[in-house]
Amino acid sequence: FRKLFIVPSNLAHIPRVSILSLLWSYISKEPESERIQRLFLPLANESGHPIILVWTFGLWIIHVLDFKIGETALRDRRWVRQLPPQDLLIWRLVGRSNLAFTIGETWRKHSKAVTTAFQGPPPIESIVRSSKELFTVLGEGGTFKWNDLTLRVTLDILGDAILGHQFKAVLQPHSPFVNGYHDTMESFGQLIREKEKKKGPDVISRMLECEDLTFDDVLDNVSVLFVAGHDTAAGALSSLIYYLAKYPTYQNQARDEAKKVIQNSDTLDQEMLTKMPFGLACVQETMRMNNSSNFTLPREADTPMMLGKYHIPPKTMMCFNISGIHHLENTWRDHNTYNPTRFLSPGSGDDKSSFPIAPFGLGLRQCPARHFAMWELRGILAMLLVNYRWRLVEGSIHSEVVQNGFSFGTNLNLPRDLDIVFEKL
Ligand code: HEM
Repeated sequence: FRKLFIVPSNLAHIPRVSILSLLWSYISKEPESERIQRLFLPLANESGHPIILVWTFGLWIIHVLDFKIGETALRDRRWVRQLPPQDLLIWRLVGRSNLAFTIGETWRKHSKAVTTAFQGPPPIESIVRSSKELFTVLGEGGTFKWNDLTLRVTLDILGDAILGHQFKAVLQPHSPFVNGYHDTMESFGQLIREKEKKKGPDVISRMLECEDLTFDDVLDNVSVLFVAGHDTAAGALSSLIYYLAKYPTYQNQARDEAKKVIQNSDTLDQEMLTKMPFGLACVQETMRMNNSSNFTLPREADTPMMLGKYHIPPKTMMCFNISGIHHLENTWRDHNTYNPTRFLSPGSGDDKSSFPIAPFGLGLRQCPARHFAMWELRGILAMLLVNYRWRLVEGSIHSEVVQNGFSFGTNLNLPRDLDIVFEKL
């Protein structure tokens, strides 16, 4: 038992977070993002060590808090992604033959198919349709549990864009589909069978055209896209609307920009979105402040490796700490202040940003749906801006800083109990 807490001698040269502090943090259910701010960042900032060792329930994991070192490592094929243990429930949910939970040649096959499938046009039609359904619920305005609504809107957009199927989670939150995952898996299978007969402009139809994938491969990938893409997008949308509720000046600035571009509050297209750099900056700053994913899944190498100035023995777990990197004091001025204008310097904008942010990871296993997710966030924001004004409810638990739920094991930042007051324009 004592062994669980003893640092392996070949890792003892790496600065480490105190085990006692970590134990207390886990026992008191401190959200991951707060643990990073309170325990990881001081070590990285004060001692200037961007590579730190973290005890995680008996496992020693190296967290990289340096953008360049992390980027180089994530592009290096010798660092191989670790798969979750075989007996986890997640295997039953997503199957074993998909992009997220394979490595090597099998992963390359899935990656090619999924990346190609995501190369279609942005899901603007789904965004507009889902936004309008959301507005039916918001009506003339009132107080709404926004973190719940974001789960429903993002599920609808995923369903529409990935499967070409409208779940209507916003309008019918208690439909059988939304309630049970066994039903869900069955529904996926049926929908894909129908898709084989009648293809549409959705991601799955494009995947079905890929000869390398079997029916089961496609089914597993659909499940993984829902698992990987639902909470992450919903968390980002919750945080985005939260920050603009907390900072009305930025909300008004974003609205002025959106109103100049969108003449009719019912319509939206890709070109309009590209004319809203401030809206994009708000999304980027939201992801810097409270990214849905705190860090990447761990990687391991079979051979000795270097991370910055440190020798890393083979079979050591390493992850890229996204939230840590997004808050480093020597990179970000006033790192705890929400300030979208920092992303407005020349050269920033669609894919030209030279800022060291990596909300979707980096390198070989970077999120394949990153453009999809960005259009989704920018699109819903634009639609909301020209139709509603919003603020935090009086006495909100989020009035000082965003409060994420405890998410040990899922590594996600999902604002909890986020009540927002909407007012129709
Ligand atoms: C704001 C929203 C999102 C964020 C912040 C996000 C973040 C990430 C990150 C950080 C990774 C890399 C994990 C690693 O390197 O270990 C990743 C991978 C992945 N994401 Fe996303 N994601 C988002 C939305 C989505 C959506 C909407 C989908 C699907 C429709 C999706 C599907 C995936 C998949 C399948 C992978 C695994 C790729 C692989 O292993 O090769 N994500 N995402």
